[in-house]
Amino acid sequence: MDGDEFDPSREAAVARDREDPLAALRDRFSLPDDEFYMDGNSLGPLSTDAEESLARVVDEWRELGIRGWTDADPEWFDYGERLGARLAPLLGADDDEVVVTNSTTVNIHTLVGTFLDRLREEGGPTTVLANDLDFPTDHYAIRAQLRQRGLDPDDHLHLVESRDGRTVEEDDVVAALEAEDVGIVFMPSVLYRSGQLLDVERITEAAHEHGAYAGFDLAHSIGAVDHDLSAHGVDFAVWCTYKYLNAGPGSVGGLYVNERHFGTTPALAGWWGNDKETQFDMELTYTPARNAGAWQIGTVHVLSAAPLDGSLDVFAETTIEAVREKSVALTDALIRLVDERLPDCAVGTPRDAARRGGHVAIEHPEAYRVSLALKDRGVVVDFRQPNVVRVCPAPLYTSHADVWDAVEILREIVETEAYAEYEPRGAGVT
Ligand SMILES: Cc1ncc(COP(=O)(O)O)c(C=O)c1O
Ligand SMILES: Nc1c(O)cccc1C(=O)C[C@H](N)C(=O)O
Repeated sequence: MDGDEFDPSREAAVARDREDPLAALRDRFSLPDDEFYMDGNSLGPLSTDAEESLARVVDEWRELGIRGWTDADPEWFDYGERLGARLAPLLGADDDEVVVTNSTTVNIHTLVGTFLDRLREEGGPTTVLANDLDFPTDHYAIRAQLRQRGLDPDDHLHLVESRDGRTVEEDDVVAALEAEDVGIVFMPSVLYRSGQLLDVERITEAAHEHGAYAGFDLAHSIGAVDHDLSAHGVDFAVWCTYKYLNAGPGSVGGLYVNERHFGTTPALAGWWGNDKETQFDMELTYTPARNAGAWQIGTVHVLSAAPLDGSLDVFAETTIEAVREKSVALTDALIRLVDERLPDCAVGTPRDAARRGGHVAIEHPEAYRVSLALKDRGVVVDFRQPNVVRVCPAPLYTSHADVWDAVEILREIVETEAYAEYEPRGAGVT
């Protein structure tokens, strides 16, 4: 955040909204008038486009039955590949390098497994480099894939350690690559708690310089950050579609595989990853598709993919660059307002916009009870251990005035200690 003048007034926020080219897109979302929905980094809201797309598939199911696979509009059979092609521009990828399929966790399983198998074939090091601030499911999947190959996860999963408990230094990733034989670097593009955005290009370049594959979990960046996966030479990536892509709870996951790896046999095989031309020949011989579609496993999740088809119509009205520009402006304003008006809170997210995704980690000793008080006052956020309130001003449906008002509500809670009315966090509470 450079030292340029920032007017912290609400009038200035309203003026920024008048200049917002994305402002009209808010009307596509079902958002209660008395709420500030700032939890899109966990689950994005319903759009009329997503609702209509889901309703269309239900109608096709009713009217076409089995014929929907080939006669629905669009046909269900290649839904995964078609939606992958629609997502490609958000990722800087070629159409056939992207497919929507499985879930984030399953996609980590199959892709880490695939590249562990490749490393074994190549006689490479079967060590995976991750970090100690990762989202748990990533480690559960990587450790399982190592165990299934008879590799002790405690020996083969190495972690770059955070220096501050909030962020990971790319220098430390590079140092780990220099210090040990690594086969796969698997990192989040954006850290789920602090919202730090890692330098995907630099990490990929360093991985390749040391003979390692580079994979990324884009759960917290796709739909909010403009990626350039193919140009940066990323080997593979995974994501969910229920956050900034607003495809709904449990919606279908997605994955990217760089075209130089087409023809590699996926670790988790299934008939939906078979070459589409011969899939219904019902041969017992598995012939993987020669594109990212090969990493599909079972039948495409039509009902959980349909909302994504609609949601991407909203993205089609703008560009990911414009979405990113507004996201940065909103998180920048949020951080400045917290700095200005909330002396008792800390910001755990990097102030440098180039190192920040779409949400901000606001730290307070009573963060859990503060998050409850915020939600009771219509500011929908979430809490993450140990002391973080995550606030996500998602650019498609959040205004600068929303950010200003939400900070004002937070200020009142913190200054009056209104959070004290709430029970402390019990065990197992999300
Ligand atoms: C970085 C990251 N990976 C994966 C997941 C979840 O994986 P799945 O979509 O398989 O539940 C999350 C949370 O939604 C996450 O933050
Ligand atoms: N991904 C989630 C889900 O499927 C259900 C409920 C909550 C969530 C989450 O917010 C987890 C998310 N990855 C996180 O950043 O904490």
